[in-house]
Amino acid sequence: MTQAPVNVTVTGAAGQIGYALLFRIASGQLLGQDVPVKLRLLEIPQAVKAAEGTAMELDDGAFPLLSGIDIFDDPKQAFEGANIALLVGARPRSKGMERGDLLEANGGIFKPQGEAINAGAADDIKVLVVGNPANTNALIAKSHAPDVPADRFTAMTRLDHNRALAQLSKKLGVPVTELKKLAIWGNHSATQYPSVQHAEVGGKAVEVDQAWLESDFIPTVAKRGAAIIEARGLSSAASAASAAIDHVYTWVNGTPAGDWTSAGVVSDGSYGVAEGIISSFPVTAKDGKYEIVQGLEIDDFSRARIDASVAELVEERDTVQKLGLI
Ligand SMILES: NC(=O)C1=CN([C@@H]2O[C@H](COP(=O)(O)OP(=O)(O)OC[C@H]3O[C@@H](n4cnc5c(N)ncnc54)[C@H](O)[C@@H]3O)[C@@H](O)[C@H]2O)C=CC1
Ligand SMILES: O=C([O-])CC(=O)C(=O)O
Repeated sequence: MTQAPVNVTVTGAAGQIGYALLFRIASGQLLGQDVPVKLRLLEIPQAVKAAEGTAMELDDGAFPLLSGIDIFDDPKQAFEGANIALLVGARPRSKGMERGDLLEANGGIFKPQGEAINAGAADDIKVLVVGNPANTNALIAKSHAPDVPADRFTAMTRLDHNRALAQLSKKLGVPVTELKKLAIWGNHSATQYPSVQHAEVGGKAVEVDQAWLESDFIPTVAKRGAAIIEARGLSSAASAASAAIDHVYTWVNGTPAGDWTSAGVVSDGSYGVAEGIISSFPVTAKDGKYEIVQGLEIDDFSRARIDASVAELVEERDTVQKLGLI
């Protein structure tokens, strides 16, 4: 092991996604089997003890690539020197809470975390926001980190992408490895648009009937989070952790030739998506950068779906703007 450890900060470390995620990071699946990692865990004071318990278990894994674990309840310390930041901890929606209340409560988390990233993270910092509402939380964090290039802030829609792959693979009876060029557009919410418009199976265009797309595929993918909560009594955790691993691994190591993935990235106005919001797009990754796939034709059905989800993101942006959070 010659390389210096990569500092990975994980917020919400004592939560259920944290519990699934940390062991996979420690085992080398986030960055690769030759990259040592140092974990910096951030929790709220009441959950620090639980995070210490998870750290004890991480120690007990005797992971060869895990070179240290530090636990903090102060964002400034937790993000000091961070190369990768996984912002998982967020305020869940509680009974009677409106969307605006949730955005406001999360502003209290993602504003100071953005400031802490700005103040102390490493120059090559890459941020993935998982905590919901992920796209707008990422926008809040980014707004408070003016010295960090905007393209370092991303939001997770890889879980939606993986869900779409799984549903299409079942429908067509082919392994997921045969499927290429699926895309998630818009918000990580029920308005998201999982698109098969450019999808390929075994190198040929995917052909599925429109009724199945509209009444089965799209709602199944877009409402999968709620279906998991209904079945499990808890929200998706292992699949969310798995998608976070995929998102960062792809960001660092690139997408394979002839394919793309999906991620929430800062819009540059491509495809008429309001500039500056963090929206999901089909993206490729190369040399440690996610880039929006350019030049795709967008049919009328896709146009309407993309516009609807982007309208929701614009509304969220306007709400946090009014609240003075961005
Ligand atoms: N983008 C996506 O695809 C998905 C996003 N999620 C979201 O991920 C988030 C986490 O989910 P779970 O782990 O299941 O929740 P959880 O409630 O089990 O854990 C959240 C943890 O965050 C901690 N936390 C709260 N405020 C914090 C702060 N200011 N700093 C550091 N830690 C803080 C809590 O103490 C708790 O331990 C939720 O917002 C959930 O909705 C979940 C699944 C998929
Ligand atoms: O739906 C939820 O609350 C959790 C989530 O984001 C998902 O599973 O996609």
